[in-house]
Amino acid sequence: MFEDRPDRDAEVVLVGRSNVGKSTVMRELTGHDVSVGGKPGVTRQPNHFDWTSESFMFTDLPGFGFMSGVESERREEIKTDVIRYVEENAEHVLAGVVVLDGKSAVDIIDRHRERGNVPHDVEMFAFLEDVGVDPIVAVNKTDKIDDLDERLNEICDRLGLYPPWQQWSDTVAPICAKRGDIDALEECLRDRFHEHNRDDLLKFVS
Ligand SMILES: Nc1nc2c(ncn2[C@@H]2O[C@H](COP(=O)(O)OP(=O)(O)OP(=O)(O)O)[C@@H](O)[C@H]2O)c(=O)[nH]1
Repeated sequence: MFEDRPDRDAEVVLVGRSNVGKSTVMRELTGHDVSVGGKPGVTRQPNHFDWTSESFMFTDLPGFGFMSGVESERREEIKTDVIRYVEENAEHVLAGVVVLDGKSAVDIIDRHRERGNVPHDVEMFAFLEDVGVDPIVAVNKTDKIDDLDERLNEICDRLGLYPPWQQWSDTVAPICAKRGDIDALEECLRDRFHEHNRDDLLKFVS
C-alpha cells in the first residue's frame, strides 16, 4: 500500500510503464531533480511534488509492467496500488498523464494483444476515462522515432483514438523529456487547468 497522500486540493498524476521516462518528465515539469535512470522499478512509492503555493501537486506514480528483477506478483501489486490511488483521489485529479516510450509502445501493445492480454497502457488510458480523469498521452523519447507522424497515428489507433493524431493534439503530446522539450505536454495541461477553472495555475506553465 502507498504511504499517506499529502493533503492538496488538486493534482496531476503521471502513470506509465517502468522506464518510459516519468521521472525525467517530472523533472522538466517541476524543476525538481529526482533520481532518474536507475534500475527500472526504482520508484515504488508515489513521488509528490508541490509545484506552486496554490495547494497543487504533481504525483509521479510507480511504474508498472515488466521490470527486470521484480517478480510478477509484486508488479501486479504495484499496478493495483496505482489504480486504487487514482480511484480514491479522482475528484482531485485534474489530469492523468500516461507516459509512453514512443519507440517501443506500439510493439509492446501489439505483443500483449497477440497473447490475448489487455496491454497496460491501453488499460490505464481507458481506466482514467472510466473514473472521470481526463487522460493525456505523453509520447516520450521522440528523439528515437524516425517517422513521428506515422508513429503517433499508430499510437492513436491502439488507444481507440481515430487517426490522424493531429485531431487529438489536446490529448496526445509528443515530447522529448531528455532534451527538455515538453511544450506539447504543457499545452495539454494548460487546457485541463482551464477546463477545471484553475486559471490560477496557468501562469506556472512556461
Ligand atoms: N532517448 C531518450 N531517453 C530518455 C528520454 N526521457 C528519458 N529518457 C531515459 O529513459 C531512462 C528512464 O528514465 P526515467 O525518467 O528514470 O524513467 P521512469 O519512467 O521514471 O522509470 P521508473 O522509475 O522505472 O518508473 C533514462 O535513462 C532516461 O535518461 C527521452 O526523451 N529520450
